[in-house]
Amino acid sequence: MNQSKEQRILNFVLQNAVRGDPCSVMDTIDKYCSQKEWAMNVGCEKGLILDKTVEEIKPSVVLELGTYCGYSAIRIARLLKAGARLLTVEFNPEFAAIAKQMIEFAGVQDKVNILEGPSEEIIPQLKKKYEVDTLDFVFLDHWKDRYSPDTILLQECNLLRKGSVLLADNVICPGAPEFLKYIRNNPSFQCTNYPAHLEYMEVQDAMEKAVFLG
Ligand SMILES: Nc1ncnc2c1ncn2[C@@H]1O[C@H](/C=C/CNC(=O)c2cc([N+](=O)[O-])cc(O)c2O)[C@@H](O)[C@H]1O
Ligand SMILES: [Mg+2]
Repeated sequence: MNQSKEQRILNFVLQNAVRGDPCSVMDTIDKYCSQKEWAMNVGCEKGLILDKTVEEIKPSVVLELGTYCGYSAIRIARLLKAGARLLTVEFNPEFAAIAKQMIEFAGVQDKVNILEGPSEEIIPQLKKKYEVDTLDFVFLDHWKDRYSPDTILLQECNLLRKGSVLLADNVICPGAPEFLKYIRNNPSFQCTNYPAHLEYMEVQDAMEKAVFLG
């Protein structure tokens, strides 16, 4: 049975990156995906926007929706302070297994907990099963039509507090029009748009930051 693209990306990292070095893993994934096979990692340009957001917030508890191969989980986890943790949600078992190996190779596994299952099931479990009080930062990068229902669900589950920050990838390409309409018309959120390029492409994309006002 021939390998999946995600397995090929992992193999390229295992053979070419430096074990225990998160930046080396990120750079190696970016190299493979820009030169050999495109893949939907947030990439280095939008990754810098993600980095700056994490460094600004200095979050203790982070939720990521859509782990995929673990690129952004590694990107976020490498910046987390001692004791801070990232919960990342992925419902595709093959991708979760790839991401687990990628995160372990990068050496950030102590800060990351991969929660396997659909976000709509996991989010309501965060308080009781995963001992979350409120979330300091949420990175949305899963199916784009899930962004607004999951943002509503986060509020219904009382997981956001005054100052909680959401950062959504791909609000231009592939686009998340329903999410933008929802979040920009909601007085409980203060929104900022960050234009960028789609990962590894000369195509316009953008990230949207939304601060919950309580
Ligand atoms: N409800 C849910 N619960 C848990 N995991 C879920 C989920 N919905 C999706 N996922 C997982 O999140 C990832 C999907 C990402 C969609 N991104 C994309 O479709 C995407 C596409 C392009 N693109 O086409 O240019 C560029 C990008 O940066 C993109 O993020 C996959 O790993 C998928 O298994
Ligand atoms: Mg994305």
